[in-house]
Amino acid sequence: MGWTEPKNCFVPICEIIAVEETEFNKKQRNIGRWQKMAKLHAFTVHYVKKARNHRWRCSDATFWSVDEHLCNQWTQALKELLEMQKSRPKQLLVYINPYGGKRQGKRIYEQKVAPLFSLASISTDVVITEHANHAKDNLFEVNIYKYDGVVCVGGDGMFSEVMHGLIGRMQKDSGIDQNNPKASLVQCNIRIGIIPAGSTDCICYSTVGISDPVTSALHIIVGDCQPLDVSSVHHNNTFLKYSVSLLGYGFYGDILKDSEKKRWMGPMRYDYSGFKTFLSHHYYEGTIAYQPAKHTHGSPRDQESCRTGCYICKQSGKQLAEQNKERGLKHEEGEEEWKVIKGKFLAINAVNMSCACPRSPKGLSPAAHLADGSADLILVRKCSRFDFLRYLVRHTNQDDQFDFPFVDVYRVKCFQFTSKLSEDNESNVMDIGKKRFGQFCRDHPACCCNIVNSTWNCDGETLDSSAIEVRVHCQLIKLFARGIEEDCKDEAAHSQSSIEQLL
Ligand SMILES: CCCCCCCCCCCCC/C=C/[C@@H](O)[C@H](CO)NC(=O)CCCCCCCCCCCCCCC
Ligand SMILES: Nc1ncnc2c1ncn2[C@@H]1O[C@H](COP(=O)(O)OP(=O)(O)OP(=O)(O)O)[C@@H](O)[C@H]1O
Ligand SMILES: [Ca+2]
Repeated sequence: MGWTEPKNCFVPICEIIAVEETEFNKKQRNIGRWQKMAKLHAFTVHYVKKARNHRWRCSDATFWSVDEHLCNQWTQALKELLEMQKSRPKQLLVYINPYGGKRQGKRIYEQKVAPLFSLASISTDVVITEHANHAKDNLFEVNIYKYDGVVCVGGDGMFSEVMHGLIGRMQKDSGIDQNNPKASLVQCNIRIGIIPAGSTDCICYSTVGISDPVTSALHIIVGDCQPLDVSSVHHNNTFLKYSVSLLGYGFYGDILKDSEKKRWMGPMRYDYSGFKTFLSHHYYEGTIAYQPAKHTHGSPRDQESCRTGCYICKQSGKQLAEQNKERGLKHEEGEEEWKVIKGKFLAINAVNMSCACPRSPKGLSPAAHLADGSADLILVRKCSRFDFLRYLVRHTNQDDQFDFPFVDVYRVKCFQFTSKLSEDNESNVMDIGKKRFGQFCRDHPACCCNIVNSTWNCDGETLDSSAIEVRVHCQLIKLFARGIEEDCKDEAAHSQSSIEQLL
């Protein structure tokens, strides 16, 4: 038996995309005397080829022989091995936001993703959304249990819709009241796939290591599974939203509020609003109370990051399984101590994952874990514009962004926030004059004092309430991903030799 390029290649079965009988293309390779002797039979193996920076591509090798029976035996055996890969999806529900990011969602899906799904014999039901919340509402109506996964083509906002639809549907079907902030939520085992076509694509980048539609499609095809922590956000016993990436008050809340008016600018709107918000330099007064995450061994100041097969996340997974087994013995949150911090903050950020994205490849909290049941709470206190700029710049280089006297970071399992304004409101000290003054300050770009509230940015959507109660639910959902893979030695060697060539 012979084969086409590559000459030597090791491919694990789990990274084979498909095997198909092929017509041997004589132009493919000069096969010399074989060609003259007999008719050739061939089959092609399509497989995942790992390129640099966590990018995956579909490659293929064609094997040929004069022996038809031998060819059939190989094809059959490989197909049987693929059938045994039980974690691979067979039927997917796909939602495409045609207006996310640079409005390329539909084209990306049709040209790059659909052909791969069809090669891997995955059948799909595709819905092109017609309005915001279309996907979320639809997930309450369809028979979700017939699908092996739900795929969203769009940005973080589109992912958020699908996640709300799936988690909400699971709780509804299990009779769990989402308005109860202490409720033990039911895990969602229907995996979510993200085909990135948005403006930030932070969830995709932080779970795969790159925002690339083909890479994500291949992770879906091979049936990867990455559990993910989800935070629930409540106000006065009313459910507001779930969050998986950033819950940000102050800087990121203000950027989002301003950027929503500039949607027509596309992804650029964040840079424009970011610059504007940086210049406005508003700080906000409030109180944060949190419970430290004592169950997990990691710290936000760790040098190691969460990677494929992460030990810390695995340990949290085991603890969760034990807790679920012995629900009655679970220690109550109320028994543990609350830490309280009052202050004036430029930004309050709670992240369930690193929040790495192309703008900041290491993210807001580089050592945060995808599935450890905790969030990193980052408090940036009032400081000069120059210091705040130094802090921001460190998100883009190798320096430690937590190594500033005005920045604190804690690993937490729940927290509450109340702004000074709502505290005052509750004690009825706010009068009309103060309200007017608030308006005046907001309209005055040179004034940094703050009588008005900021808004919470919850995974790219604004929340209506500034006073919130947040709780991390360990591994509530699952993605078609495997976390970020360690850089393989070959890649390192490759870049080394490229550098040597340059020198
Ligand atoms: C000097 C350069 C400093 C650059 C600092 C870059 C830090 C970037 C950190 C990005 C963190 C993204 C977190 C992800 C949040 C998502 O759930 C959410 C939904 O997609 N996205 C946003 O809210 C969208 C958030 C978009 C944030 C954009 C921030 C741009 C800041 C620009 C500041 C300019 C200062 C220039 C001073 C001369
Ligand atoms: N057909 C539609 N028309 C208008 N809005 C939609 C439609 N489909 C979905 N949406 C809404 O658009 C919002 C933004 O979409 P998406 O997240 O895909 O892109 P983005 O905002 O550019 O990216 P990112 O969230 O990464 O910043 C989502 O919150 C979603 O609810
Ligand atoms: Ca986490």
